[in-house]
Amino acid sequence: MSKTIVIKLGSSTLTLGSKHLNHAHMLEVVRVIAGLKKAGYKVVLVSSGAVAAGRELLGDPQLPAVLSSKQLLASVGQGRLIEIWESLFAIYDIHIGQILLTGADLDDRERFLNARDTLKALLDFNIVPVINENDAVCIQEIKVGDNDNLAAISGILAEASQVILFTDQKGLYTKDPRKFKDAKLIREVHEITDELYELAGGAGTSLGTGGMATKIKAASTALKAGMELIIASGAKPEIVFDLVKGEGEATFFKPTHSPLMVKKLWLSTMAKSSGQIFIDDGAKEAIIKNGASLLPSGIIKVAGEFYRGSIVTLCDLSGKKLAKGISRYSFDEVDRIKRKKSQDIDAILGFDHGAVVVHRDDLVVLGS
Ligand SMILES: Nc1ncnc2c1ncn2[C@@H]1O[C@H](COP(=O)(O)OP(=O)(O)O)[C@@H](O)[C@H]1O
Ligand SMILES: N[C@@H](CCC(=O)OP(=O)(O)O)C(=O)O
Repeated sequence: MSKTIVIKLGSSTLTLGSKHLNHAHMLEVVRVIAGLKKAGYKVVLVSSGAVAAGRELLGDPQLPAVLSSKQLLASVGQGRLIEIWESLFAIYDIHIGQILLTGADLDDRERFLNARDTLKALLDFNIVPVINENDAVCIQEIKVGDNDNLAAISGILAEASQVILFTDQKGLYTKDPRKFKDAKLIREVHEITDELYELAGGAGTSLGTGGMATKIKAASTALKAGMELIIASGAKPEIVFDLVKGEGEATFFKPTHSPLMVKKLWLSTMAKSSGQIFIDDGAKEAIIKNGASLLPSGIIKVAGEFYRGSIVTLCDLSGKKLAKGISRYSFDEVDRIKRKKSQDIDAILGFDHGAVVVHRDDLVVLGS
């Protein structure tokens, strides 16, 4: 089976540090993708640059620092961006398909599966999907927020084996290399720790979003999915031919655990929770250590309005989020059966959807 690779180009790579999209450099990327396709790989392109393209088209306008300005620029720029990609890929007789996503397309399971089907259909037809966040309609609440995480999610949707984040640095350094000359490149990471996040400073340019922090978060999602994530410099895109072999100067985040099933990946990284179930220490231990289901007896209280089939977050009494899962009972039903034995559910509610409130198959421990 051919391998699928996600390549994400940050604004910094698309502009090469200027205020304008660098068409010659974009063509270099296209040439490399054509080479990968020739070698049998399927490629998904996650392309930032809508805001940069909008800014360029409108002649770098002075706009107020509000979300609608960014939406305006993205709305103007996205069409231009995709037009450039289309004409460059056409040189190599490659068709592209645009997919614009928001968080709302991913936190709903139906829409998530729809996006997955579209992506799969494009790849099956040998078309290169070009993905970006639908910034023009994105309000804060429904944003994925940055294209690094969108790339990791696209990798899950496309069942990719590698996600390559091209940026303006060779990878993750021990500190921000723009500010510290003695910063050292980290070559390999196997585990995402809090200390790793502490190394990450903010974005390098005014067009970039998130800097290294969003890339580390994306790596954590990729590792859960069993995908390798690589942060590399996009200055010479042909480095890709080394990266796919595990070679080249870059930061490689390597998965060490077996991947979570797609349903659990969706639950842990995308699904929007409708309420909380607070559980006691016994239930916490059973779920985290033994991978058990949540029984009514371990439930102390509920918050929020959720229904049978809704996503809920399981928390300890301090409010720490422990796990996410699909509830088999509604919030008012859980409230009535909390602290009770499973055998008594029928007598209390007058019906029974089974002994557990959240089944282990529908539950994922956060941070796992
Ligand atoms: N520890 C670090 N290692 C590497 N780069 C870092 C680090 N901390 C902060 N950065 C900054 O992150 C920037 C890349 O992120 P960003 O500007 O969001 O790029 P992109 O547009 O490619 O996503 C770099 O230019 C660098 O200044
Ligand atoms: N969706 C936005 C880019 C968001 C983003 O994550 O930017 P970057 O950090 O440059 O990859 C755009 O097209 O301009």
